[in-house]
Amino acid sequence: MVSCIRLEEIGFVVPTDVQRQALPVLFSGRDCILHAQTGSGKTLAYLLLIYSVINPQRSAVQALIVVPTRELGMQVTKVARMLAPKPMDITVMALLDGGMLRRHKSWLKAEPPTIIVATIASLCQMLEKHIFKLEAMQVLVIDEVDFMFNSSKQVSSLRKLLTIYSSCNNRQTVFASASIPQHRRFLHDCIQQKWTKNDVIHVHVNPIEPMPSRLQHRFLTCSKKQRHQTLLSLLQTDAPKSGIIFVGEQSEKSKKAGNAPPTTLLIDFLKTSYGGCSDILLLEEGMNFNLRAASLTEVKQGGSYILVATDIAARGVDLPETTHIYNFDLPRTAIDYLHRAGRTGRKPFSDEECYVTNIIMPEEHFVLQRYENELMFKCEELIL
Ligand SMILES: Nc1ncnc2c1ncn2[C@@H]1O[C@H](COP(=O)(O)OP(=O)(O)OP(=O)(O)O)[C@@H](O)[C@H]1O
Repeated sequence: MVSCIRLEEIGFVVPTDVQRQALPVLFSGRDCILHAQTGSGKTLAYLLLIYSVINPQRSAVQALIVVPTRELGMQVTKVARMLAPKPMDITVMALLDGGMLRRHKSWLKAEPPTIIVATIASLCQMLEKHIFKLEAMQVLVIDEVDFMFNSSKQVSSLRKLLTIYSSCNNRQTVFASASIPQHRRFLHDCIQQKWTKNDVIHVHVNPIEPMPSRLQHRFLTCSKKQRHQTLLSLLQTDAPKSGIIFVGEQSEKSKKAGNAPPTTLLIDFLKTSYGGCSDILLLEEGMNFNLRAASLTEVKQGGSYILVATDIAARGVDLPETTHIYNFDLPRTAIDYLHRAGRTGRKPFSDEECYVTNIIMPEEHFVLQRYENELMFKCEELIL
């Protein structure tokens, strides 16, 4: 058990609701499904569990955190390293897609880290080659669990990790997300499939309010042709210090036709027409990993930014200064709406107002209404 975690030193003085409710369950050793709003502090809850069980004297992988994207992995690694009590020898390795796996391989063989934060593909590559084993693993966390189980690319590796590379009887398993659709069914599957032990607990914080209540949702209607101009007028009116503009993925048809991606078109438009003082940056799948990292670093350092992003930035990414979210394209599902909206309102004890604004075409009204019903929020019409 590691004592002297540097909580107060890094600004964590009062526990959030999810931390208050989950920590007694986690510390009792029970498997747990952590189900709480975006920005509610689930990361710290599972990291505190990890630091409470690992033995710094032991040289073995004792905790594994699996995340869906490199960006989320880098963020979790940073918080895990910040929490580590200084004189102790606790190492946290980030084993993420786009990383230097060859270097990690030598490191893993020479001196196994105490905690690994991994994306599933990179992790399985190492496990399949027997580079390291999970026999000393005490805690396994799957973050954004619903996303991982929904992704056809990740699900078979995830199942292997949960049942073949390790057994639920020899570890404490924690699943975390702000959205677990059909959670009763999921709980049943966890037990049936032996992803968790039978006495797994579902910690569901604030079930009647899936999104933070201080988010203000708004919409503007315009034709497809007017969308760039509408967004520009909106930005000029809001003058956000820090905001994220979500843009849909480019369709295969548009790619084949050789068109520029909608993100690029939008960035080019804003750079020439928007006079706000913020940096305008891009984050999307097509970029190489170094450029993606550079964008996020710039965003974090600058404090004043407009980030144009695809859904890659919608899950888990923590940019607490973000006060405005713009859905330039409506997300495909209500769950995607919840996670995009959740990139703002991420200061647990603040009552600063945060805005989620949807630019929709007349025929999309009913889609937005469906999201409103499903996620129980009210979207006000905005007239510029
Ligand atoms: N006890 C606390 N006191 C102050 N700030 C906190 C506390 N716990 C967490 N935070 C901060 O709240 C923010 C959101 O936390 P975190 O990233 O863990 O959210 P989350 O619940 O994982 O959200 P998501 O579902 O979107 O991934 C972070 O900036 C984190 O530093």
